[in-house]
Amino acid sequence: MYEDWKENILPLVYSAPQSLNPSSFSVKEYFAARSLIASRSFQIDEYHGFGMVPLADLFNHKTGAEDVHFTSVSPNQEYEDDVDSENGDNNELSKISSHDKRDSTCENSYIHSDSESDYSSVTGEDPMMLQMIMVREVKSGDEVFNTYGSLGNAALLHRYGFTEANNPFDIVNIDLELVLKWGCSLFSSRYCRARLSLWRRINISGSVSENSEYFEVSSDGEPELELLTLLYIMLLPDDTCHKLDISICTADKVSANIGMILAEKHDITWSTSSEISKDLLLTEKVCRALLALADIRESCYGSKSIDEDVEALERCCMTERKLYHSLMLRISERRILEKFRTYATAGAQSQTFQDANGTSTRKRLKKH
Ligand SMILES: C[S@@+](CC[C@H](N)C(=O)[O-])C[C@H]1O[C@@H](n2cnc3c(N)ncnc32)[C@H](O)[C@@H]1O
Repeated sequence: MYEDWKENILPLVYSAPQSLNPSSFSVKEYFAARSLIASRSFQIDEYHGFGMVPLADLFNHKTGAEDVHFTSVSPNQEYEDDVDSENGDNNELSKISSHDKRDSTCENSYIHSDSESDYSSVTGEDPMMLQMIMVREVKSGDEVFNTYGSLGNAALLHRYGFTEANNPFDIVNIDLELVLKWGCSLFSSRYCRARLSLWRRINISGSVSENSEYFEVSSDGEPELELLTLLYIMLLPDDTCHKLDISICTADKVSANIGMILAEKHDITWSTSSEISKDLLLTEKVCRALLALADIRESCYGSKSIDEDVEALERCCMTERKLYHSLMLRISERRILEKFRTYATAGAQSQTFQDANGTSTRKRLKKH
């Protein structure tokens, strides 16, 4: 953002210092203006791209419980819908929910567009219209909410400047960098780089955002398969690792290799339609690594405990918006980390139980 300001705003101020007051065009002013626009603009459809739509940005967000719904339609389509209604086939609500599913991945998706009308707007034959539809009864005087999508608190705070209590879409990210920090506390950095590159060669990667690679832990504390696979490979004995390395060089279906190693270890049948299941990767060592990662991630919050954060939130008043929402984000992330620990501890205990009873670790392989 700073680079944008330097490239686009600064030359403007230099070009007309008499008419433009430099203090109104400082980096701070630019950030504030940009935040306001970013939190009120969105991807309209393929044709219109990103933009602001008067009135469509009127409503506040509520997760999974919108009262008002926007959908972009062409006049022709609306006519067809009217005809349907006249024929007694008034399925407006079901039509809306199908739009919901399609657009759940949109950023800033207040508006849910119809693909046919996208096409007609591209051809210029049929200008689009925006429908604002009440999908719930709202009592007079109550606030009317829209939903901006299935967003966790970090995304809500980053894009819109607020958070929600008990948000079911919350996640915690664990950066690849933290995983490597854990790895380097046990092994040499050369070893870690070699294992990381092996992991990449089986066609796996984390999610990427603004040049950093990370893994998500879901709101119920479950880590992504990609993270478990990386830890598993980091902790493989050298001879198994060498075997995996060779099989990657020779096999056709790259993703099958880690599955083959797992199948051999757990004495299960592996077929090309099998999927790697998380519980196969949850060895005791991997579970211990997850617990160590939880500690490293937790240390990012500084010396204050989660209880202290909860007390601070209780004391904080809503007018201290920045403090309130940052505490809410910290607490919701740390609660997920607690569940992440429970997940790892349960995994480790189940391994110890199996080892103590000498039971086979034969486990499920998911089919496609
Ligand atoms: C599209 S606008 C919604 C209308 C908004 N109230 C306004 O003043 O323009 C998005 C902004 O509204 C605020 N907002 C929306 N939903 C909210 C919520 N549930 N809690 C707190 N603030 C919210 C945030 O500041 C967000 O950046």
